[in-house]
Amino acid sequence: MAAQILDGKALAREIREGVREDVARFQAETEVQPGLAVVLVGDDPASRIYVSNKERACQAAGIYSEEHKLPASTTQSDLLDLIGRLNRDPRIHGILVQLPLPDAIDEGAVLDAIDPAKDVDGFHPVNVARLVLNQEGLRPCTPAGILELIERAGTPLRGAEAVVVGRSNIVGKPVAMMLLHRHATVTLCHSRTRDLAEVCRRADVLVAAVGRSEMIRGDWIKPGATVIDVGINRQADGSLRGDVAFDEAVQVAGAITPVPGGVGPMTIAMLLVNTLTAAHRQVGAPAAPAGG
Ligand SMILES: Nc1nc(=O)c2c([nH]1)NC[C@@H]1CN(c3ccc(C(=O)N[C@@H](CCC(=O)O)C(=O)O)cc3)C=[N+]21
Ligand SMILES: [Mg+2]
Repeated sequence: MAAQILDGKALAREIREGVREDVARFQAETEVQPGLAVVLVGDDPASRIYVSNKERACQAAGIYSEEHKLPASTTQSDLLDLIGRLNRDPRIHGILVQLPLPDAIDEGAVLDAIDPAKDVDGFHPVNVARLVLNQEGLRPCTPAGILELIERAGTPLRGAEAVVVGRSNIVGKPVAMMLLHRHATVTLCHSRTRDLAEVCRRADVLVAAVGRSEMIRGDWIKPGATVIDVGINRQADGSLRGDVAFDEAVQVAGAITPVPGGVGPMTIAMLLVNTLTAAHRQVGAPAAPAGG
């Protein structure tokens, strides 16, 4: 029997509609419109598409958004100045600096400069620490979207074997931590992992975030497993392929995300959720007591 297809596009649409309603209520109560600033350095065409998708999603949800497009020649100090201004701007509750940045710019220094309260990507070290400690903070969007998809699949995580392939800071590491907090037994694999196919075959939940087209084959998948494909590998003909050989995997898995239409749209939906959450926390914080 073929797997259930986890329709990320449809789930993302539901979540964005919920955000739209919550934004309207928040704005009615506080007279504040949540605002997101997206910073794009250089003119990578793929990045431009994501940025315009984010902007459209904000508009539809009633979130104010502004785009800062800087030339590839932008210096680190100019970028840090812009981040400083956005940190102080009361209209802006969320700041996203599109990655990767040009080689001449130190990515860590830039992420460090973002106010953790406005860090809707969840990449600032303070938010990374809050994730590891399971404290309230802002969670990275793609991992948060993955957890929503797994929940929608009805896959139990408590005691389950979860295998994550790929150890990036933006997907592999944070999603592993989130699965751990849901009481899964987590194995985090990477390019040096021995017998990768064998490790994957143990997985009740398999998250593929390697960036290599169709690397995960059908016979690497445990029958009935939930398979989450984070890959967005652009082919020469312009089409997208996942990290999972979908046609093979769909025959074996219990549930699987397609590419496109799986994780990608969820990333954008969770960005809107994070922007609203950030606005709530910034506006909703009780005033400091006088004389305190
Ligand atoms: N600071 C930062 N935060 C990010 O979240 C971030 C980033 N930098 N740099 C680039 C990656 C990539 N990313 C995607 C978002 C949506 C889709 C998406 O909507 N994908 C559609 C297809 C889009 C298409 O057709 O190209 C889908 O999978 O169905 C894909 C990729 C966010 N990223
Ligand atoms: Mg980099």
